[in-house]
Amino acid sequence: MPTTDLPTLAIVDHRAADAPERFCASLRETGFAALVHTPVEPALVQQVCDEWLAFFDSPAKAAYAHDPQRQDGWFAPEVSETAKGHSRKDLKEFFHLYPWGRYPAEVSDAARRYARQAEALAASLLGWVERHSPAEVRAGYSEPLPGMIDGSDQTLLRVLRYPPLRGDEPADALRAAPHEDINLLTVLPATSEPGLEVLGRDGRWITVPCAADAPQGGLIVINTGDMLQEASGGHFPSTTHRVANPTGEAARRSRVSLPLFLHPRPEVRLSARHTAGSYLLERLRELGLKP
Ligand SMILES: O=C(O)CCC(=O)C(=O)O
Ligand SMILES: [Fe+2]
Repeated sequence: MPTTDLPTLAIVDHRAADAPERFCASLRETGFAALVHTPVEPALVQQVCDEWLAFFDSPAKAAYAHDPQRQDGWFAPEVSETAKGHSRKDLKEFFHLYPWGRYPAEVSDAARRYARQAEALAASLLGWVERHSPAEVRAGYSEPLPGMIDGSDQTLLRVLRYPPLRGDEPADALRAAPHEDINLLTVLPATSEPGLEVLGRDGRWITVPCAADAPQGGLIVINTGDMLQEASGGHFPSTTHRVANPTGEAARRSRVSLPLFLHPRPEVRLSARHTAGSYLLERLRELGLKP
């Protein structure tokens, strides 16, 4: 059952013969899709969440303060993002894991293994998107979509922790203010705490299913980022989403989430105006994450 009475997204079984078609239709319609029974192991996702929650609760994280140039490491709540067009910082802290970047000694290699599984899934889903792009859209891709990430070292796993609310947060501060993702596709396993919402075409917020909505299948949410929107000339829209603040009992709990942002090699041409590298730089500056 959906957790609120807002509309929700259809859940697509990754193993079904018509999954590629239904997945791409959902991306096209809402910018989001929800998949169950993917090769990403639910137990591994849970292990990563548990280990990293303990890490965020420990003082050890301070040794990994983020590097503004390289963008890896721990982003404390005080330096966390301010969404484009907003003035309040989000109520979150996070750790950026790149294949070449710092990795805390305090956790196991589970997050690395999860990142590999999520990246493999994303690569195969890009193949679905390529095959379900109309010929005129496909003709605009500078190379086949799965090729754009071949050999890329830009793909990023963000381990995110939204702390319990203390009650003294600024009234207009959200766990994650409305924003669009920068990359091609985002892989986001649904975890136990709800809150993720996507803006529908009619201006209403749509509840993205959370783990409780698909207890068996290891629900994975996928969304389109701005780079795929740019490369497809808007055929696949990158839609606005946010993480709403919980109320009641849930406000006392942390929420951990593990978005993997699939990025092309920097020199890949997305459109006449942008390579992946030039696009990323522009966006990181807007987010206040890069000088
Ligand atoms: O935590 C979530 O569910 C969403 C996170 C998100 O949208 C982001 O980090 O870009
Ligand atoms: Fe996002």
